[in-house]
Amino acid sequence: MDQLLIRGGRSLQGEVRISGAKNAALPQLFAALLTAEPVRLGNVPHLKDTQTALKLLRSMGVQAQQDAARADEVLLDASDVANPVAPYDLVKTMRASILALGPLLARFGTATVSLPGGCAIGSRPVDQHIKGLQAMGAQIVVEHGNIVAQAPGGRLKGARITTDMITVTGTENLLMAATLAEGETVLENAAQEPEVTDLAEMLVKMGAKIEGIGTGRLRITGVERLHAPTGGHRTIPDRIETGTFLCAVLATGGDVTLRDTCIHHLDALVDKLREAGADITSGDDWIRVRASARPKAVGFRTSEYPAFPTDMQAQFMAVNAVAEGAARITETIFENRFMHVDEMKRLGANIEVDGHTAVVQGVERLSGARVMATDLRASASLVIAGLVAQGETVVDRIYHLDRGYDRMEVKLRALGADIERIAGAADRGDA
Ligand SMILES: CC(=O)N[C@H]1[C@@H](OP(=O)(O)OP(=O)(O)OC[C@H]2O[C@@H](n3ccc(=O)[nH]c3=O)[C@H](O)[C@@H]2O)O[C@H](CO)[C@@H](O)[C@@H]1O
Ligand SMILES: C=C(OP(=O)(O)O)C(=O)O
Repeated sequence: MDQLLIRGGRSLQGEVRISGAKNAALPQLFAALLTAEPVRLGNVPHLKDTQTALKLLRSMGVQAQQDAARADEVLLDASDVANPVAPYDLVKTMRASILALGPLLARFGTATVSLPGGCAIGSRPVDQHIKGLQAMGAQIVVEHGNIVAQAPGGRLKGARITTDMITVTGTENLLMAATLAEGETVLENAAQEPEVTDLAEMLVKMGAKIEGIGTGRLRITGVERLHAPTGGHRTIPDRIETGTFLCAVLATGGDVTLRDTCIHHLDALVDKLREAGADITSGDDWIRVRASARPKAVGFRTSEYPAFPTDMQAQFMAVNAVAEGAARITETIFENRFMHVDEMKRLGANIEVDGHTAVVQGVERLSGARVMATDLRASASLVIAGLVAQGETVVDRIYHLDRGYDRMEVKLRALGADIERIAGAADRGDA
């Protein structure tokens, strides 16, 4: 398993290009299942997760090609899907495989998708996806670990659906399903994350009829068929990769310009970064962050968009770990998203967890150690902590990081960090 070796203590300087958003590209790749016409997607990030999605789509019979010259462009042809099945071996490596369920059922009237299990950040059920599709007439049984779904007569029916909580992939699955259903669907309590909006905009380019995009109520009038997105579609920049680099600069100090990104998707985070002492300026597609002093500790509470994203909680905790003062962090989205705390403590952080709240007392310095990544954003937070720690930090199990960051160590090295990947090193183990 690969590891990252970081020698901390350097500030970050220069420019970095932000990749397309993982959480927007994944539903968009699965949206290609909704049409028999070839779909061209641009700004698709190079990630383990996007490769897994392509592997899954190919296993169903989708022709998926990556442009050799423009590697972030993908062409998907779902005109001949012989096997509408998402098997466990792929679903277990990527929960977002559940996004195949809505499109398959809507277009083919049948789908078998392995039930994702729990994961490091909590139990993460998909009951709302299932309940919503049942409201649209689907007959669903869970057997042998699979969600087996059929639409009677081959077509879903529009329905009014109010999910019990706001769910991002749940909204995306039901939105995709509704585009081809008979009649009108209203999704109440819909997620308003920029990735949901980007998916909706792509679906509109494919001929879907959707009102209320960007709001908590989506009204979809089903159509008989969808076509390729007119003019293609380009995935929005990754706001979480952007936020991760912003936190890294605030923690290490420095002056970095992030290119091909969008500050407007990050208002809640940027307010907190400024409160912590970052000097942030921006233009249409760039953000510049300068930090010269030790950050000030800043408390926050994660919540649905547009509030502070849970996917930035761990990285901002790394900033607080070396900040002046103390801060309270409350995680409201996932039941178990503090797995990075014990690893940060190995680096010398002073953090106490009580239920869904962590109190971080900033320390003047962290000291490098061997730590283990437990999930995607936990990995990113340990990289940030390693960049400020004195001496060497080794982050084990970075396959989690590779799921959602495009060559993070290459991008950090270009900014002056002393960081390298050690291929195939022995694992620290679970003991
Ligand atoms: C691929 C993708 O886009 N992943 C993002 C998506 O995950 P994902 O879509 O899985 O997260 P959800 O928005 O669905 O989860 C929100 C909460 O609802 C619960 N829930 C959700 C669905 C359901 O059927 N039943 C249920 O109980 C979850 O356990 C969680 O506590 O949104 C999360 C919250 O912003 C982000 O952290 C993930 O990065
Ligand atoms: C939790 C995340 O992703 P996923 O839903 O794919 O596990 C994430 O991107 O931080």
